[in-house]
Amino acid sequence: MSDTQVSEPVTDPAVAASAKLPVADAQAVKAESLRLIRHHRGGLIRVVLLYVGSAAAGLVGPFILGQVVDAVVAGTTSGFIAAMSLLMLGFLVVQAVLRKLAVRAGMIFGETVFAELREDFMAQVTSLPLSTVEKAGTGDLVSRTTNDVDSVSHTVRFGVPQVVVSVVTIIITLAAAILTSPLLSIALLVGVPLLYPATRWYLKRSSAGYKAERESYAVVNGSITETIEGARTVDALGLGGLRRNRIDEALTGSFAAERYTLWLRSVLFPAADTAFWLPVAGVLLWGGWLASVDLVTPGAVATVALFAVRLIDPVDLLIMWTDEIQVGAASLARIIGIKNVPADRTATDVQPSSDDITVSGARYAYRPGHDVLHGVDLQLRRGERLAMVGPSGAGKSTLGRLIAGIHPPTGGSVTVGGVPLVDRPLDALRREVALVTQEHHVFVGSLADNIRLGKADATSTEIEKALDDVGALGWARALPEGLDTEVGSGAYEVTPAQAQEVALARLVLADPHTLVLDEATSLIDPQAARDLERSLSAVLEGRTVVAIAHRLHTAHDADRVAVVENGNITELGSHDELLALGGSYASLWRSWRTE
Ligand SMILES: Nc1ncnc2c1ncn2[C@@H]1O[C@H](COP(=O)(O)OP(=O)(O)OP(=O)(O)O)[C@@H](O)[C@H]1O
Repeated sequence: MSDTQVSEPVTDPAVAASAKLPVADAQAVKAESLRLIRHHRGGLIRVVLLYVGSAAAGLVGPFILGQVVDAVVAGTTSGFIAAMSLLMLGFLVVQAVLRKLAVRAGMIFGETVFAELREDFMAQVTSLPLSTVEKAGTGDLVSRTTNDVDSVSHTVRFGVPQVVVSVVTIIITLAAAILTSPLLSIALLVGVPLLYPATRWYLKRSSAGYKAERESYAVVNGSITETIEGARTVDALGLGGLRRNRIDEALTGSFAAERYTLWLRSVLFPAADTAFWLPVAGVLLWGGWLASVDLVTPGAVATVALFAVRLIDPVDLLIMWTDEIQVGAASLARIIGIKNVPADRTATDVQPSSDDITVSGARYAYRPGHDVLHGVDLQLRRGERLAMVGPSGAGKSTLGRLIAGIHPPTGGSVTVGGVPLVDRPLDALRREVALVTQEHHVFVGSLADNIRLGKADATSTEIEKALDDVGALGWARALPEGLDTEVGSGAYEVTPAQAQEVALARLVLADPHTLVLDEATSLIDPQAARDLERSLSAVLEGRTVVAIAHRLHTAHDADRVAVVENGNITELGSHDELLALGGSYASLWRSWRTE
């Protein structure tokens, strides 16, 4: 046990840290733990029975030793002592075999429970609403999927079996001591007045302390990953000092949180260490006196004193694991807290009657009470190209995300063939409408696997055709291992333009009837933009397209133009119609032409 002494920190970091994603409360953690235990009851019973057998076999040693002491006091033969020694040896072997089986069963139990927990967690994380993931930032989620999962894994794999073995050993040892001599066993309790309040004091504070510790790791993770992800911006704007300060602040918070829990341990551990040896001394003193007045035999004193020594390890393990289990429980609260994120949609199996997308009375608020769309109506015509124009912050991207089914509207509806987009199962929805942004992530894996994300069962011929459609087959084949080349972070780095073509090839495979383009070509150089536009027009062919236009020539070429102002569509018609109307679009167009 650690005996590091530190002074009480000034602030309780439990109050200082806060999580963005929900954290489950103690009751939910208890309910989830009980559910897991019930679900894996068979495995747990096997572990307990094997440990009971092993602990019982281990107690025979001190009992026989007591018998030998009494026999020696009464006068015995060396044959008796040899027989008893052989018997003890036999039970030691039984104990070792049962213990090995118990450890194995415990490991299997831990791995099975943890596998279920991890699978559930991954399923929940991957189906979190996109808006929640965007709001929460990467740090918290990354910390939950790494630190917290590691900590729960450690607790479930090692902690639960250790707690089981400790509890079983303590109960059986106490029972055996009472059977040997109830009067003598009273001395086993002398450590309790010290151990009980110290443990209680500790447990009252440790849960919040460990929770804050975990949360502070999330803050550290967040500040570091943000700095790495934005390294170019940090460098370009000379934000190094600011970022260093932010990381320093996060580390200071984490240091305070760790210092707090260390302080808790530094109070508990010395108290516990003292409390362990008190019963041994108590049994010897109390037993010595009882034996001197013939109330117990010297053999019984020897047996119970040995039992008192045998209690030290399991009680120590139990306290140590109570400590670790607090850490595990804090992590489990953060893992199952993900379940408390309300779903932003419930899929139904109602089939759309057509490919027509209708927006009626759609409202949207990122924060309750602050609508950024105020009852938008729009009927998309099949196969048309509609350009959305308007001032910055007017709500074009938000409307685009509603039309792509990314966000459910907070009022009104957005439907495909009469069915709300958000009622469609996600995999079906992505074959109907897709959002194309300038963010094109290339995942670690082969190029072919990256394209296959658009359609899981695509054949190699389909993948090659998709690449060919977007004009990317040439460079893809020229890669060191062709389409099997590993790409993504740490592997072959494709250029931003190639990454966009990969994204477009995915779209070709997914084959949605409607596309929402948001700033798809604005960040790359003009030559690359022209190449991409060629690829894009192949992808757009035959589909309904909503383009959020930043350059007015997109609007000029579109079938219809929607002018978005202050969260509403204020003008809707062809380029010529809107020019003739002489409203906002006409003045935008005139000012753009004269620039
Ligand atoms: N994730 C978000 N959280 C909170 N508010 C947001 C978020 N995204 C956008 N907004 C707000 O919603 C409003 C509409 O933004 P939106 O991005 O839809 O406008 P836009 O017309 O696409 O602008 P731009 O052309 O600059 O992209 C703005 O006031 C913006 O500040």
